[in-house]
Amino acid sequence: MTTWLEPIALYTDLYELTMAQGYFKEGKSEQRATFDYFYRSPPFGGGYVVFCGLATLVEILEELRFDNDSLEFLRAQGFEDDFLERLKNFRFEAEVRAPAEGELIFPYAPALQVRGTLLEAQLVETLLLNLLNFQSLIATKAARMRQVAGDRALVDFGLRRAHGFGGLHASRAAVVGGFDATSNVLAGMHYDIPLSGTQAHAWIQSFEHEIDAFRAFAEQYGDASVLLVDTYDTLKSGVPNAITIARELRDRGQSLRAIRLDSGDLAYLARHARAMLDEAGFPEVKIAASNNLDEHVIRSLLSDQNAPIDIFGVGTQLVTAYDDPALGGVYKLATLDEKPRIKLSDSLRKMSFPGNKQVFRIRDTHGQLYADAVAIEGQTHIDRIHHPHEPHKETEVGHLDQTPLLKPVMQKGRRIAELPSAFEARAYAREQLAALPPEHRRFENPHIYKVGLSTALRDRRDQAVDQARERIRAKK
Ligand SMILES: Nc1ncnc2c1ncn2[C@@H]1O[C@H](COP(=O)(O)OP(=O)(O)OP(=O)(O)O)[C@@H](O)[C@H]1O
Ligand SMILES: O=P(O)(O)OC[C@H]1O[C@H](OP(=O)(O)OP(=O)(O)O)[C@H](O)[C@@H]1O
Ligand SMILES: O=C(O)c1cccnc1
Repeated sequence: MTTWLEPIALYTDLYELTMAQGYFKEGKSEQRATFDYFYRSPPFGGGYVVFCGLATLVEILEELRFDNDSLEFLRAQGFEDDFLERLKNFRFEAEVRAPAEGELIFPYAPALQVRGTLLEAQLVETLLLNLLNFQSLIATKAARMRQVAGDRALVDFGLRRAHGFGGLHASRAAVVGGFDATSNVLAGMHYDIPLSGTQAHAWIQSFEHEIDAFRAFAEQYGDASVLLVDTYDTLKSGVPNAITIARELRDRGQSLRAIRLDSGDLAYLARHARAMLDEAGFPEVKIAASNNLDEHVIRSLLSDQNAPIDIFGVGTQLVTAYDDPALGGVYKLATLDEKPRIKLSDSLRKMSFPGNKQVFRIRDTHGQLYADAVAIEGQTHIDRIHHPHEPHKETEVGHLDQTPLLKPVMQKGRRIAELPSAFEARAYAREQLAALPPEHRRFENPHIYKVGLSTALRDRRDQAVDQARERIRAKK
Protein backbone atom coordinates (compact mmCIF):
# COMPACT_ATOMS: atom_id res chain seq x y z
CA MET A 1 0.00 0.00 0.00
CA THR A 2 1.37 3.37 -0.96
CA THR A 3 1.63 6.09 1.65
CA TRP A 4 -0.76 8.61 0.08
CA LEU A 5 -3.75 6.43 0.91
CA GLU A 6 -2.81 5.85 4.52
CA PRO A 7 -4.32 5.34 6.94
CA ILE A 8 -6.76 3.58 4.63
CA ALA A 9 -9.27 3.10 7.48
CA LEU A 10 -10.05 6.83 7.19
CA TYR A 11 -10.76 6.54 3.45
CA THR A 12 -14.46 6.70 4.26
CA ASP A 13 -17.36 9.07 4.79
CA LEU A 14 -17.69 10.61 8.22
CA TYR A 15 -21.18 9.20 8.66
CA GLU A 16 -19.90 5.62 8.69
CA LEU A 17 -17.85 6.48 11.78
CA THR A 18 -20.63 8.55 13.31
CA MET A 19 -23.04 5.62 12.91
CA ALA A 20 -20.44 3.15 14.16
CA GLN A 21 -19.99 5.17 17.34
CA GLY A 22 -23.76 5.44 17.62
CA TYR A 23 -24.24 1.67 17.28
CA PHE A 24 -21.54 1.19 19.90
CA LYS A 25 -23.19 3.55 22.38
CA GLU A 26 -26.60 1.96 21.74
CA GLY A 27 -25.18 -1.50 22.42
CA LYS A 28 -25.95 -2.59 18.86
CA SER A 29 -22.52 -2.72 17.34
CA GLU A 30 -22.02 -6.46 17.86
CA GLN A 31 -25.43 -7.48 16.45
CA ARG A 32 -25.21 -9.68 13.35
CA ALA A 33 -25.91 -7.87 10.11
CA THR A 34 -25.99 -8.63 6.40
CA PHE A 35 -25.51 -5.92 3.78
CA ASP A 36 -26.08 -6.41 0.05
CA TYR A 37 -24.21 -4.63 -2.75
CA PHE A 38 -26.17 -4.17 -5.98
CA TYR A 39 -26.84 -1.60 -8.70
CA ARG A 40 -30.09 -0.52 -10.32
CA SER A 41 -29.26 0.52 -13.85
CA PRO A 42 -26.51 -0.60 -16.25
CA PRO A 43 -24.19 2.15 -17.50
CA PHE A 44 -23.73 3.37 -21.10
CA GLY A 45 -27.30 2.38 -21.99
CA GLY A 46 -25.98 -1.19 -22.03
CA GLY A 47 -27.34 -4.47 -20.73
CA TYR A 48 -24.73 -5.71 -18.26
CA VAL A 49 -21.94 -4.87 -15.81
CA VAL A 50 -18.64 -6.74 -15.46
CA PHE A 51 -18.07 -7.27 -11.73
CA CYS A 52 -14.61 -5.97 -10.79
CA GLY A 53 -12.63 -4.67 -7.82
CA LEU A 54 -13.06 -7.62 -5.47
CA ALA A 55 -9.34 -8.45 -5.21
CA THR A 56 -8.50 -4.86 -4.27
CA LEU A 57 -11.28 -4.85 -1.70
CA VAL A 58 -10.22 -8.13 -0.10
CA GLU A 59 -6.59 -7.05 0.12
CA ILE A 60 -7.54 -3.88 1.95
CA LEU A 61 -10.15 -5.48 4.25
CA GLU A 62 -7.60 -8.03 5.45
CA GLU A 63 -5.29 -5.24 6.56
CA LEU A 64 -7.87 -2.75 7.83
CA ARG A 65 -6.64 -1.21 11.10
CA PHE A 66 -7.08 2.06 12.97
CA ASP A 67 -3.50 3.02 13.84
CA ASN A 68 -2.46 5.63 16.40
CA ASP A 69 -2.51 8.48 13.88
CA SER A 70 -6.03 7.71 12.80
CA LEU A 71 -7.25 7.31 16.38
CA GLU A 72 -5.68 10.64 17.36
CA PHE A 73 -7.24 12.34 14.37
CA LEU A 74 -10.65 10.91 15.25
CA ARG A 75 -10.19 11.99 18.87
CA ALA A 76 -9.57 15.53 17.63
CA GLN A 77 -12.85 15.30 15.66
CA GLY A 78 -14.72 14.60 18.90
CA PHE A 79 -15.00 10.80 18.83
CA GLU A 80 -15.08 9.41 22.34
CA ASP A 81 -12.54 7.38 24.27
CA ASP A 82 -14.55 4.19 24.72
CA PHE A 83 -15.39 4.02 21.01
CA LEU A 84 -11.79 4.77 20.03
CA GLU A 85 -10.71 1.95 22.32
CA ARG A 86 -13.05 -0.35 20.36
CA LEU A 87 -11.60 0.91 17.07
CA LYS A 88 -8.09 0.31 18.35
CA ASN A 89 -8.86 -3.40 18.47
CA PHE A 90 -10.85 -3.33 15.25
CA ARG A 91 -10.21 -6.09 12.74
CA PHE A 92 -12.49 -6.88 9.83
CA GLU A 93 -13.70 -10.38 10.76
CA ALA A 94 -16.81 -10.67 8.63
CA GLU A 95 -17.79 -13.05 5.88
CA VAL A 96 -17.88 -11.81 2.29
CA ARG A 97 -19.76 -13.63 -0.45
CA ALA A 98 -19.48 -12.70 -4.08
CA PRO A 99 -19.06 -14.11 -7.56
CA ALA A 100 -15.60 -14.22 -9.13
CA GLU A 101 -14.28 -11.03 -10.68
CA GLY A 102 -15.25 -10.90 -14.33
CA GLU A 103 -18.74 -12.28 -13.61
CA LEU A 104 -21.59 -10.47 -15.33
CA ILE A 105 -23.94 -8.84 -12.88
CA PHE A 106 -27.40 -7.48 -13.53
CA PRO A 107 -29.65 -4.85 -11.92
CA TYR A 108 -31.05 -5.51 -8.44
CA ALA A 109 -29.43 -8.93 -7.94
CA PRO A 110 -27.05 -8.75 -4.96
CA ALA A 111 -23.51 -8.97 -6.35
CA LEU A 112 -21.81 -9.12 -2.97
CA GLN A 113 -22.80 -9.62 0.65
CA VAL A 114 -21.03 -8.72 3.85
CA ARG A 115 -22.13 -10.69 6.90
CA GLY A 116 -20.65 -9.70 10.22
CA THR A 117 -21.22 -7.37 13.12
CA LEU A 118 -23.24 -4.27 12.42
CA LEU A 119 -20.17 -2.21 13.28
CA GLU A 120 -17.77 -3.84 10.85
CA ALA A 121 -20.26 -4.28 8.04
CA GLN A 122 -21.29 -0.63 8.26
CA LEU A 123 -17.76 0.70 8.56
CA VAL A 124 -16.65 -0.74 5.20
CA GLU A 125 -19.55 0.65 3.14
CA THR A 126 -17.84 3.64 1.58
CA LEU A 127 -14.59 1.85 0.82
CA LEU A 128 -16.45 -1.07 -0.74
CA LEU A 129 -18.65 1.16 -2.91
CA ASN A 130 -15.70 3.28 -3.95
CA LEU A 131 -13.73 0.26 -5.15
CA LEU A 132 -16.45 -1.91 -6.67
CA ASN A 133 -18.40 0.86 -8.41
CA PHE A 134 -15.35 2.33 -10.10
CA GLN A 135 -13.62 -0.86 -11.20
CA SER A 136 -16.87 -2.47 -12.35
CA LEU A 137 -17.69 0.64 -14.38
CA ILE A 138 -14.32 0.73 -16.12
CA ALA A 139 -14.27 -3.04 -16.69
CA THR A 140 -17.69 -2.68 -18.33
CA LYS A 141 -16.51 0.16 -20.58
CA ALA A 142 -13.48 -1.93 -21.53
CA ALA A 143 -15.67 -4.96 -22.26
CA ARG A 144 -17.74 -2.90 -24.68
CA MET A 145 -14.57 -1.95 -26.52
CA ARG A 146 -13.46 -5.59 -26.56
CA GLN A 147 -16.87 -6.53 -27.97
CA VAL A 148 -16.22 -4.44 -31.09
CA ALA A 149 -12.44 -4.86 -31.39
CA GLY A 150 -12.54 -8.63 -31.98
CA ASP A 151 -9.04 -9.99 -31.48
CA ARG A 152 -7.21 -6.74 -32.27
CA ALA A 153 -4.93 -5.39 -29.56
CA LEU A 154 -6.40 -2.93 -27.06
CA VAL A 155 -3.91 -0.85 -25.09
CA ASP A 156 -4.83 1.40 -22.17
CA PHE A 157 -3.30 4.89 -22.64
CA GLY A 158 -5.50 6.55 -20.01
CA LEU A 159 -3.33 7.43 -17.03
CA ARG A 160 -2.82 11.09 -17.99
CA ARG A 161 -6.56 11.60 -18.32
CA ALA A 162 -7.66 9.51 -15.35
CA HIS A 163 -9.24 11.00 -12.26
CA GLY A 164 -6.12 11.32 -10.14
CA PHE A 165 -4.81 8.14 -8.58
CA GLY A 166 -7.91 6.28 -9.79
CA GLY A 167 -5.78 5.67 -12.88
CA LEU A 168 -4.12 2.75 -11.12
CA HIS A 169 -7.38 0.86 -10.62
CA ALA A 170 -8.67 1.93 -14.02
CA SER A 171 -5.77 0.14 -15.70
CA ARG A 172 -6.47 -3.02 -13.73
CA ALA A 173 -10.19 -2.89 -14.54
CA ALA A 174 -9.42 -2.30 -18.22
CA VAL A 175 -7.64 -5.65 -18.30
CA VAL A 176 -10.50 -7.44 -16.55
CA GLY A 177 -12.83 -6.01 -19.21
CA GLY A 178 -10.61 -7.29 -22.02
CA PHE A 179 -7.64 -4.96 -22.59
CA ASP A 180 -4.29 -6.53 -23.43
CA ALA A 181 -1.71 -4.06 -22.16
CA THR A 182 -1.21 -0.69 -20.52
CA SER A 183 1.11 2.30 -20.72
CA ASN A 184 0.73 2.63 -16.92
CA VAL A 185 3.99 1.39 -15.44
CA LEU A 186 2.84 1.17 -11.81
CA ALA A 187 -0.23 -0.85 -12.84
CA GLY A 188 2.08 -3.12 -14.83
CA MET A 189 4.10 -3.79 -11.71
CA HIS A 190 1.21 -4.19 -9.27
CA TYR A 191 -1.09 -6.24 -11.47
CA ASP A 192 1.28 -8.05 -13.78
CA ILE A 193 -0.03 -6.33 -16.91
CA PRO A 194 2.19 -6.24 -20.02
CA LEU A 195 3.49 -2.73 -20.68
CA SER A 196 3.24 -1.11 -24.06
CA GLY A 197 4.18 2.27 -25.48
CA THR A 198 5.33 4.34 -28.43
CA GLN A 199 6.56 7.95 -28.25
CA ALA A 200 4.95 11.40 -27.96
CA HIS A 201 5.03 14.25 -30.48
CA ALA A 202 7.65 15.87 -28.23
CA TRP A 203 10.16 13.20 -29.23
CA ILE A 204 9.62 13.92 -32.92
CA GLN A 205 9.64 17.70 -32.35
CA SER A 206 12.88 17.52 -30.39
CA PHE A 207 14.80 16.59 -33.58
CA GLU A 208 15.43 18.84 -36.57
CA HIS A 209 13.85 16.31 -38.95
CA GLU A 210 11.19 13.66 -38.46
CA ILE A 211 13.42 11.01 -40.02
CA ASP A 212 16.17 11.75 -37.47
CA ALA A 213 13.67 11.22 -34.64
CA PHE A 214 12.51 7.92 -36.14
CA ARG A 215 16.07 6.75 -36.79
CA ALA A 216 17.30 7.58 -33.29
CA PHE A 217 14.34 5.76 -31.75
CA ALA A 218 14.76 2.70 -33.96
CA GLU A 219 18.49 2.56 -33.23
CA GLN A 220 17.79 2.41 -29.51
CA TYR A 221 14.69 0.24 -29.48
CA GLY A 222 15.01 -1.91 -32.63
CA ASP A 223 12.20 -4.45 -32.99
CA ALA A 224 10.13 -2.81 -30.29
CA SER A 225 9.80 0.44 -32.25
CA VAL A 226 6.41 1.95 -33.04
CA LEU A 227 6.71 5.27 -34.90
CA LEU A 228 4.26 8.15 -34.50
CA VAL A 229 3.68 9.34 -38.06
CA ASP A 230 1.29 12.30 -37.79
CA THR A 231 3.45 15.15 -36.49
CA TYR A 232 3.90 16.92 -39.86
CA ASP A 233 2.05 15.16 -42.65
CA THR A 234 1.03 11.55 -42.20
CA LEU A 235 1.00 10.35 -45.80
CA LYS A 236 3.57 12.70 -47.34
CA SER A 237 6.17 12.59 -44.58
CA GLY A 238 5.38 10.26 -41.65
CA VAL A 239 4.64 7.03 -43.50
CA PRO A 240 7.41 7.42 -46.15
CA ASN A 241 9.94 8.15 -43.38
CA ALA A 242 8.71 5.15 -41.39
CA ILE A 243 9.20 2.98 -44.49
CA THR A 244 12.78 4.22 -44.80
CA ILE A 245 13.39 3.22 -41.17
CA ALA A 246 11.68 -0.15 -41.73
CA ARG A 247 14.22 -0.79 -44.53
CA GLU A 248 17.13 0.19 -42.32
CA LEU A 249 15.88 -2.10 -39.57
CA ARG A 250 15.44 -4.94 -42.04
CA ASP A 251 19.03 -4.46 -43.23
CA ARG A 252 20.06 -5.03 -39.60
CA GLY A 253 17.91 -8.16 -39.36
CA GLN A 254 15.21 -6.37 -37.38
CA SER A 255 11.66 -5.40 -38.12
CA LEU A 256 9.61 -2.24 -37.45
CA ARG A 257 6.74 -3.22 -35.18
CA ALA A 258 4.14 -0.60 -36.11
CA ILE A 259 3.28 2.97 -37.01
CA ARG A 260 0.84 5.02 -34.92
CA LEU A 261 -1.84 7.35 -36.31
CA ASP A 262 -3.04 9.94 -33.79
CA SER A 263 -5.13 12.45 -35.74
CA GLY A 264 -7.22 13.02 -38.82
CA ASP A 265 -9.50 10.51 -40.49
CA LEU A 266 -8.15 7.29 -39.05
CA ALA A 267 -9.84 5.02 -41.62
CA TYR A 268 -8.63 7.01 -44.60
CA LEU A 269 -5.12 7.31 -43.23
CA ALA A 270 -4.95 3.66 -42.18
CA ARG A 271 -6.05 2.48 -45.61
CA HIS A 272 -3.47 4.60 -47.42
CA ALA A 273 -0.70 3.83 -44.94
CA ARG A 274 -1.48 0.10 -45.25
CA ALA A 275 -1.25 0.28 -49.04
CA MET A 276 2.06 2.17 -48.85
CA LEU A 277 3.56 -0.27 -46.33
CA ASP A 278 2.39 -3.28 -48.34
CA GLU A 279 3.67 -1.87 -51.58
CA ALA A 280 7.06 -1.21 -50.01
CA GLY A 281 7.19 -4.84 -48.88
CA PHE A 282 6.26 -4.41 -45.22
CA PRO A 283 2.95 -6.23 -44.75
CA GLU A 284 4.08 -7.27 -41.26
CA VAL A 285 4.33 -3.68 -39.97
CA LYS A 286 1.18 -3.08 -37.97
CA ILE A 287 -0.98 0.02 -37.76
CA ALA A 288 -1.89 1.46 -34.36
CA ALA A 289 -4.48 4.19 -33.93
CA SER A 290 -5.29 6.54 -31.07
CA ASN A 291 -7.15 9.83 -30.56
CA ASN A 292 -10.18 9.92 -28.34
CA LEU A 293 -11.38 6.46 -29.31
CA ASP A 294 -14.38 4.78 -27.76
CA GLU A 295 -16.43 1.69 -28.57
CA HIS A 296 -18.54 3.56 -31.12
CA VAL A 297 -15.59 4.94 -33.07
CA ILE A 298 -13.79 1.58 -32.95
CA ARG A 299 -16.91 -0.17 -34.19
CA SER A 300 -17.37 2.35 -36.98
CA LEU A 301 -13.72 2.08 -38.01
CA LEU A 302 -13.79 -1.70 -38.14
CA SER A 303 -17.34 -2.66 -39.12
CA ASP A 304 -18.52 0.26 -41.26
CA GLN A 305 -15.23 1.42 -42.72
CA ASN A 306 -13.16 -1.74 -42.74
CA ALA A 307 -10.11 0.21 -41.54
CA PRO A 308 -6.93 -1.91 -41.47
CA ILE A 309 -6.07 -1.02 -37.87
CA ASP A 310 -4.40 -3.70 -35.73
CA ILE A 311 -3.88 -1.92 -32.42
CA PHE A 312 -6.07 0.60 -30.61
CA GLY A 313 -4.64 2.91 -27.93
CA VAL A 314 -7.49 4.17 -25.76
CA GLY A 315 -7.31 6.74 -22.98
CA THR A 316 -9.85 9.34 -21.94
CA GLN A 317 -13.07 7.58 -22.90
CA LEU A 318 -12.01 4.38 -21.13
CA VAL A 319 -10.60 5.52 -17.82
CA THR A 320 -13.15 8.27 -17.19
CA ALA A 321 -16.09 6.23 -18.51
CA TYR A 322 -16.70 9.49 -20.33
CA ASP A 323 -20.35 9.08 -21.35
CA ASP A 324 -21.57 7.65 -18.04
CA PRO A 325 -19.02 8.45 -15.39
CA ALA A 326 -20.42 6.77 -12.27
CA LEU A 327 -21.93 3.40 -11.49
CA GLY A 328 -24.63 3.86 -8.85
CA GLY A 329 -24.04 0.64 -6.91
CA VAL A 330 -25.51 0.75 -3.40
CA TYR A 331 -25.06 -1.14 -0.13
CA LYS A 332 -28.19 -1.90 1.84
CA LEU A 333 -28.92 -3.51 5.18
CA ALA A 334 -30.85 -6.72 4.53
CA THR A 335 -30.75 -8.52 7.89
CA LEU A 336 -30.18 -7.51 11.52
CA ASP A 337 -30.07 -10.05 14.32
CA GLU A 338 -31.16 -12.67 11.76
CA LYS A 339 -34.35 -10.67 11.11
CA PRO A 340 -35.06 -9.36 7.61
CA ARG A 341 -34.91 -5.57 7.22
CA ILE A 342 -36.46 -3.59 4.41
CA LYS A 343 -35.93 -0.08 3.15
CA LEU A 344 -39.27 1.36 2.10
CA SER A 345 -39.49 3.95 -0.59
CA ASP A 346 -42.21 5.75 -2.52
CA SER A 347 -40.92 3.93 -5.53
CA LEU A 348 -41.08 0.13 -5.63
CA ARG A 349 -37.82 0.31 -7.62
CA LYS A 350 -35.91 1.72 -4.68
CA MET A 351 -37.12 -0.85 -2.15
CA SER A 352 -34.56 -3.36 -0.98
CA PHE A 353 -35.10 -7.12 -0.74
CA PRO A 354 -35.13 -8.21 2.92
CA GLY A 355 -33.23 -11.09 4.50
CA ASN A 356 -30.29 -13.33 3.68
CA LYS A 357 -30.36 -14.29 0.04
CA GLN A 358 -28.73 -16.30 -2.70
CA VAL A 359 -28.73 -15.48 -6.40
CA PHE A 360 -29.10 -18.28 -8.94
CA ARG A 361 -27.80 -17.86 -12.46
CA ILE A 362 -30.18 -19.63 -14.78
CA ARG A 363 -29.00 -20.90 -18.16
CA ASP A 364 -31.08 -22.06 -21.08
CA THR A 365 -30.75 -25.48 -22.65
CA HIS A 366 -27.85 -24.21 -24.83
CA GLY A 367 -25.90 -23.00 -21.80
CA GLN A 368 -26.64 -19.35 -22.56
CA LEU A 369 -27.44 -16.94 -19.72
CA TYR A 370 -31.20 -16.67 -19.40
CA ALA A 371 -32.14 -15.02 -16.09
CA ASP A 372 -31.12 -14.48 -12.47
CA ALA A 373 -33.30 -15.58 -9.57
CA VAL A 374 -32.91 -13.80 -6.27
CA ALA A 375 -33.98 -16.29 -3.60
CA ILE A 376 -34.14 -16.74 0.14
CA GLU A 377 -31.00 -18.35 1.48
CA GLY A 378 -31.60 -22.08 1.86
CA GLN A 379 -33.74 -22.38 -1.26
CA THR A 380 -32.04 -24.87 -3.53
CA HIS A 381 -34.17 -24.83 -6.64
CA ILE A 382 -36.36 -22.09 -8.06
CA ASP A 383 -39.51 -22.97 -10.01
CA ARG A 384 -40.69 -19.52 -10.93
CA ILE A 385 -39.35 -15.97 -10.85
CA HIS A 386 -41.43 -12.84 -10.36
CA HIS A 387 -40.65 -9.42 -11.77
CA PRO A 388 -39.39 -7.38 -8.81
CA HIS A 389 -41.59 -4.36 -9.50
CA GLU A 390 -44.40 -5.52 -11.76
CA PRO A 391 -46.33 -8.05 -9.68
CA HIS A 392 -48.08 -9.85 -12.54
CA LYS A 393 -45.02 -10.73 -14.59
CA GLU A 394 -43.59 -14.17 -13.88
CA THR A 395 -41.50 -16.78 -15.67
CA GLU A 396 -41.16 -20.55 -15.21
CA VAL A 397 -37.53 -21.55 -14.71
CA GLY A 398 -37.83 -24.87 -12.85
CA HIS A 399 -36.71 -26.90 -15.87
CA LEU A 400 -33.50 -24.90 -16.39
CA ASP A 401 -29.96 -25.22 -15.07
CA GLN A 402 -29.39 -23.09 -11.94
CA THR A 403 -26.12 -22.29 -10.20
CA PRO A 404 -25.57 -20.17 -7.09
CA LEU A 405 -23.63 -16.98 -7.77
CA LEU A 406 -22.67 -15.81 -4.29
CA LYS A 407 -19.83 -17.91 -2.92
CA PRO A 408 -17.76 -17.36 0.21
CA VAL A 409 -14.69 -15.25 -0.59
CA MET A 410 -13.68 -14.23 2.96
CA GLN A 411 -14.39 -15.95 6.24
CA LYS A 412 -13.51 -14.41 9.59
CA GLY A 413 -12.00 -11.53 7.65
CA ARG A 414 -9.49 -13.64 5.70
CA ARG A 415 -9.65 -14.77 2.09
CA ILE A 416 -10.42 -18.45 1.89
CA ALA A 417 -8.65 -19.04 -1.43
CA GLU A 418 -6.21 -17.26 -3.71
CA LEU A 419 -7.97 -14.59 -5.73
CA PRO A 420 -7.73 -14.71 -9.52
CA SER A 421 -5.26 -12.32 -11.17
CA ALA A 422 -6.49 -9.55 -13.47
CA PHE A 423 -5.77 -11.74 -16.49
CA GLU A 424 -7.59 -14.73 -14.98
CA ALA A 425 -10.58 -12.49 -14.31
CA ARG A 426 -10.34 -11.28 -17.92
CA ALA A 427 -10.54 -14.85 -19.21
CA TYR A 428 -13.57 -15.49 -17.01
CA ALA A 429 -15.31 -12.31 -18.20
CA ARG A 430 -14.68 -13.31 -21.78
CA GLU A 431 -16.32 -16.71 -21.20
CA GLN A 432 -19.34 -15.14 -19.54
CA LEU A 433 -19.78 -12.54 -22.26
CA ALA A 434 -19.66 -15.27 -24.88
CA ALA A 435 -22.57 -16.94 -23.05
CA LEU A 436 -24.63 -13.74 -22.91
CA PRO A 437 -27.07 -13.70 -25.84
CA PRO A 438 -26.34 -10.91 -28.34
CA GLU A 439 -29.65 -9.18 -27.66
CA HIS A 440 -28.37 -8.32 -24.15
CA ARG A 441 -24.96 -7.28 -25.46
CA ARG A 442 -26.00 -4.91 -28.20
CA PHE A 443 -25.40 -1.19 -27.65
CA GLU A 444 -28.74 0.09 -28.91
CA ASN A 445 -31.73 -0.64 -26.68
CA PRO A 446 -30.44 -3.94 -25.39
CA HIS A 447 -33.06 -6.45 -24.38
CA ILE A 448 -33.41 -6.34 -20.60
CA TYR A 449 -31.97 -9.39 -18.87
CA LYS A 450 -34.51 -10.94 -16.49
CA VAL A 451 -33.80 -10.65 -12.79
CA GLY A 452 -36.67 -12.02 -10.75
CA LEU A 453 -37.57 -12.91 -7.19
CA SER A 454 -38.35 -16.44 -6.11
CA THR A 455 -41.93 -16.81 -4.93
CA ALA A 456 -40.74 -17.16 -1.33
CA LEU A 457 -38.69 -13.97 -1.51
CA ARG A 458 -41.47 -12.09 -3.24
CA ASP A 459 -43.85 -13.11 -0.43
CA ARG A 460 -41.33 -12.14 2.21
CA ARG A 461 -40.78 -8.76 0.58
CA ASP A 462 -44.54 -8.09 0.33
CA GLN A 463 -45.04 -9.13 3.95
CA ALA A 464 -42.21 -6.88 5.12
CA VAL A 465 -43.69 -3.98 3.16
CA ASP A 466 -47.14 -4.58 4.73
CA GLN A 467 -45.66 -4.80 8.22
CA ALA A 468 -43.61 -1.65 7.76
CA ARG A 469 -46.63 0.26 6.45
CA GLU A 470 -48.70 -1.07 9.37
CA ARG A 471 -46.09 0.25 11.81
CA ILE A 472 -46.19 3.65 10.13
CA ARG A 473 -50.03 3.72 10.32
CA ALA A 474 -50.02 2.67 13.97
CA LYS A 475 -47.74 5.57 14.86
CA LYS A 476 -49.86 8.19 13.14
N1 LIG B 1 -12.80 7.44 -39.89
C1 LIG B 1 -13.30 7.82 -38.72
N2 LIG B 1 -14.54 7.44 -38.38
C2 LIG B 1 -15.08 7.82 -37.21
N3 LIG B 1 -14.44 8.56 -36.32
C3 LIG B 1 -13.19 8.95 -36.58
C4 LIG B 1 -12.56 8.60 -37.78
N4 LIG B 1 -11.34 9.14 -37.78
C5 LIG B 1 -11.18 9.79 -36.62
N5 LIG B 1 -12.30 9.68 -35.87
C6 LIG B 1 -12.55 10.23 -34.55
O1 LIG B 1 -12.98 11.57 -34.73
C7 LIG B 1 -12.65 12.34 -33.57
C8 LIG B 1 -12.08 13.70 -33.92
O2 LIG B 1 -11.16 13.63 -34.94
P1 LIG B 1 -10.48 14.96 -35.44
O3 LIG B 1 -10.36 14.87 -36.90
O4 LIG B 1 -11.10 16.15 -34.80
O5 LIG B 1 -9.08 14.75 -34.78
P2 LIG B 1 -7.90 15.67 -34.96
O6 LIG B 1 -7.99 16.38 -36.26
O7 LIG B 1 -6.72 14.87 -34.66
O8 LIG B 1 -8.07 16.70 -33.78
P3 LIG B 1 -7.07 16.83 -32.58
O9 LIG B 1 -5.72 16.94 -33.17
O10 LIG B 1 -7.56 18.06 -31.90
O11 LIG B 1 -7.24 15.58 -31.74
C9 LIG B 1 -11.70 11.48 -32.74
O12 LIG B 1 -12.46 10.99 -31.67
C10 LIG B 1 -11.34 10.33 -33.67
O13 LIG B 1 -11.13 9.12 -32.93
O1 LIG C 1 -7.01 10.31 -26.90
P1 LIG C 1 -7.05 9.36 -25.75
O2 LIG C 1 -7.97 8.23 -25.98
O3 LIG C 1 -7.24 10.06 -24.44
O4 LIG C 1 -5.61 8.60 -25.70
C1 LIG C 1 -4.48 9.14 -25.14
C2 LIG C 1 -3.92 10.30 -25.95
O5 LIG C 1 -2.85 10.77 -25.22
C3 LIG C 1 -1.83 11.14 -26.12
O6 LIG C 1 -2.06 12.43 -26.59
P2 LIG C 1 -1.40 13.71 -25.93
O7 LIG C 1 -1.86 14.85 -26.75
O8 LIG C 1 -1.63 13.79 -24.45
O9 LIG C 1 0.16 13.49 -26.11
P3 LIG C 1 1.00 13.23 -27.41
O10 LIG C 1 1.91 14.39 -27.53
O11 LIG C 1 1.70 11.95 -27.13
O12 LIG C 1 0.06 13.10 -28.55
C4 LIG C 1 -1.99 10.13 -27.24
O13 LIG C 1 -1.41 10.59 -28.41
C5 LIG C 1 -3.44 9.90 -27.34
O14 LIG C 1 -4.02 10.69 -28.33
O1 LIG D 1 2.74 5.02 -25.63
C1 LIG D 1 1.96 5.80 -26.18
O2 LIG D 1 1.88 5.92 -27.41
C2 LIG D 1 1.01 6.62 -25.34
C3 LIG D 1 0.97 6.51 -23.99
C4 LIG D 1 0.09 7.28 -23.26
C5 LIG D 1 -0.74 8.14 -23.91
N1 LIG D 1 -0.70 8.24 -25.23
C6 LIG D 1 0.16 7.49 -25.95
